[in-house]
Amino acid sequence: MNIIEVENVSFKYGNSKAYSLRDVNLNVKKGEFLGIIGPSGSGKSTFCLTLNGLIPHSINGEFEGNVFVDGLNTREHSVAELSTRVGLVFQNPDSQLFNMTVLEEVAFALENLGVEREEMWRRIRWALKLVKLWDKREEFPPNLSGGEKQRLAIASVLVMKPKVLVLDEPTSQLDPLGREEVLSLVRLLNKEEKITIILVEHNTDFLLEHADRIVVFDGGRVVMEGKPEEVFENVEFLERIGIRIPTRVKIGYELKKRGITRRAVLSYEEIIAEIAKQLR
Ligand SMILES: Nc1ncnc2c1ncn2[C@@H]1O[C@H](COP(=O)(O)OP(=O)(O)OP(=O)(O)O)[C@@H](O)[C@H]1O
Repeated sequence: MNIIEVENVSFKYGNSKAYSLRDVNLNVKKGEFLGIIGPSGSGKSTFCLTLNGLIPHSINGEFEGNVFVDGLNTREHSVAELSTRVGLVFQNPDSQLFNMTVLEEVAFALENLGVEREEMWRRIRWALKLVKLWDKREEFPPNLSGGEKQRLAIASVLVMKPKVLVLDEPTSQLDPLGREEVLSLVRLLNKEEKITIILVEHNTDFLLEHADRIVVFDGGRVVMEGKPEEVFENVEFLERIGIRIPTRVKIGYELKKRGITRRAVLSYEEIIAEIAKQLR
C-alpha cells in the first residue's frame, strides 16, 4: 500500500523564473525507508515541503500536479491536518525549537491538537524515551548538544504520531557523534516503530546499508530510482552529478575498472576475497 503518491508535481517559487521541481512522480510504500540524494539545488528540500502541504499552502509559487498522503490530497487539507500524518524535520534543529524545557517543547506540539491529558502524557513519555531524552526533560533546549537538539526536534514531531517522517539533511550540522545518534534513531523508528522514513542525506554509506530504495534528484527531476545496490552501480553518472560514492562502492569500482569484478557494488567480504585472490 502506498502511503505517499506524488503525481506529475512541478513547482516554481513565486520569486523565481525556473522550476525547482519538474514533473516528479513517486510512490512511497507504507513502512518503506526511502533515501533521497542529489546535488545542491536539485530540489530535494522543495520536494520535502510538498509532502506535508507547506507547498502549496504556506509557500508562494506555482504548484502543479497532486500529492496524496495516506489518501488525502494535500491541496484539500491543511498543514495542521497533514502534520498528524507526515512529520517534517529540518537541517537546523534551532529553527524548530523554542526556549522552554525539553518537556514543554514536546508538549507544545500537542497543545493545539486537542489530545486528552492522559494520552498527551503517554505520547510525551513514549517520544522522549525513544529519543533518549526522558532523563533530560527538565533541561533547556539551548543547553543540549547538537545531536540532542535534533533528537528533540524529532520527538516533538513524533508526539503527533505521524505515519511518515520526512527528514531533510538532519545530520548536516552535527558532529560525528551527533550524526551517529540521529541516524541510528532514524533506523530504530523505521525498524521498531514501523514509521515510513524519507531521508535526505549526504551520507551515502549509511543509505547503501540501510535504505530500502534510493531516489536521485537532479535539476528538479527524479533522474534515477531503485534499490541502493542498483543505484550505486552507476558510479560514473553519480560522480558526474556530484554525489559522494559510498566507500565500499569506490573500492569495488576500482576492481571493476581493472576487469577483476563485473560489479562495483560488492560486500566487504567479496572485496576481501577478490583482493586476496589477486595477491595469491
Ligand atoms: N525560497 C526560495 N525561493 C526561490 N527559489 C528557491 C527557494 N528555495 C529554493 N529555491 C531554488 O529551488 C531550487 C531547488 O532548491 P532546493 O533547496 O529544493 O534544493 P536542494 O536539493 O535541497 O539543495 P541543498 O542540498 O543545497 O539543500 C534551487 O535552484 C534553489 O535556488
